[in-house]
Amino acid sequence: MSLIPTLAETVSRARADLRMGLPVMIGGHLAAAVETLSSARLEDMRRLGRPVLAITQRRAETLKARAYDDGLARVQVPQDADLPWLRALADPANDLRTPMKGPLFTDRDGDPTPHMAALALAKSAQLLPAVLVVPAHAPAGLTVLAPGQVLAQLAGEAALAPVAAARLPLLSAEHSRLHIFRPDDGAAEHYAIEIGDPPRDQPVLARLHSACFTGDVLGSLKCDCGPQLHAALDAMGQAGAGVLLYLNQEGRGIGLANKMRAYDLQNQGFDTVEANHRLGFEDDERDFRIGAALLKRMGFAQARLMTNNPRKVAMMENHGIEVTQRVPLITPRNRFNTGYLDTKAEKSGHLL
Ligand SMILES: Nc1nc2c(ncn2[C@@H]2O[C@H](COP(=O)(O)OP(=O)(O)OP(=O)(O)O)[C@@H](O)[C@H]2O)c(=O)[nH]1
Ligand SMILES: [Zn+2]
Repeated sequence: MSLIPTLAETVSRARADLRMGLPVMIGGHLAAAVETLSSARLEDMRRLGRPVLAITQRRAETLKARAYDDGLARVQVPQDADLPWLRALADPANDLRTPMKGPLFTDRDGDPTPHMAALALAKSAQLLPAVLVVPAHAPAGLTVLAPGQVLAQLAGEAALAPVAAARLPLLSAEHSRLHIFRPDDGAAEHYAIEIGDPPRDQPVLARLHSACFTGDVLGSLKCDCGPQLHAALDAMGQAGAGVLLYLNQEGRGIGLANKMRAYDLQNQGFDTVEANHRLGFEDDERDFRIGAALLKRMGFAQARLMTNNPRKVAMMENHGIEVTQRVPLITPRNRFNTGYLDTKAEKSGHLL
């Protein structure tokens, strides 16, 4: 029956539910993102069973909570814990001002897969990875999923379909086209800027650019994204051909709201990697398979990739695009971005 939602559609719906503050049912458990949970819903969930707060191992390390499962800690929620208590565990903004939240006790027994699936879903919704989980029967109207299904769907690769394309003269190159691609999993669209008419049977000068609202649009001095974007387009314009993929993976995949949380932590003295970890994220949550898939979709098999990030080269090679050359993309330093660039070189292996 084609009118019944597919797994991809149900997961997409669940993502939207969490963002709105609505719990979803995962493997016989109610799961609600702490970031969007209301106190009324917290009370109702608490009445149904024993609540556990699922956080990532990264966040657990900062909170000194034991993580017994791979990448996950299941924190026991005390009887008197209220919404501010949950929020303080979810959000590191006030960690330094109010360091003592514990002692925190964590679960070791029982099946952790509903909690793992709930965290993966919160991350994919670009919410803080902190989810209240309560064993319960499904109240009517909530989205219902099996944990294995959620994990498999989120680990899978979305199919990207071309939606629209048009000629778009640019300052860097008058002969350019903008292509829009839409994934079939309800996630963000991605763009390809095709400069000139790059021959499909030769290595294309290519750049995988991850969205950076602050750098690309506002001209932020904290990172190198804006200058890199324009340097790449200029180089393609000068070469007469190239493809810049503009991937909507703001903040290395954590979303703009979380990136601003990370910036706030950076203002408290943490570097870009530490800030991501304190929020409960990995250093880099991007899915680089999308870049390879888009280039293949556009008919390319080989690229001269403009990047300083060896991981991008490796990911392209592992997903069917041969990188015949890595073209460095070095942009000027200033007093606001120099620490960020040093951290990228020291901790993320960038060749700067
Ligand atoms: N989480 C987080 N994301 C950031 C920070 N600064 C910049 N970003 C994001 O980092 C991404 C930068 O991506 P890219 O420039 O494509 O990638 P890169 O890994 O630096 O590699 P190359 O530029 O290709 O060498 C963008 O999505 C930015 O929004 C930060 O401090 N924290
Ligand atoms: Zn940036």
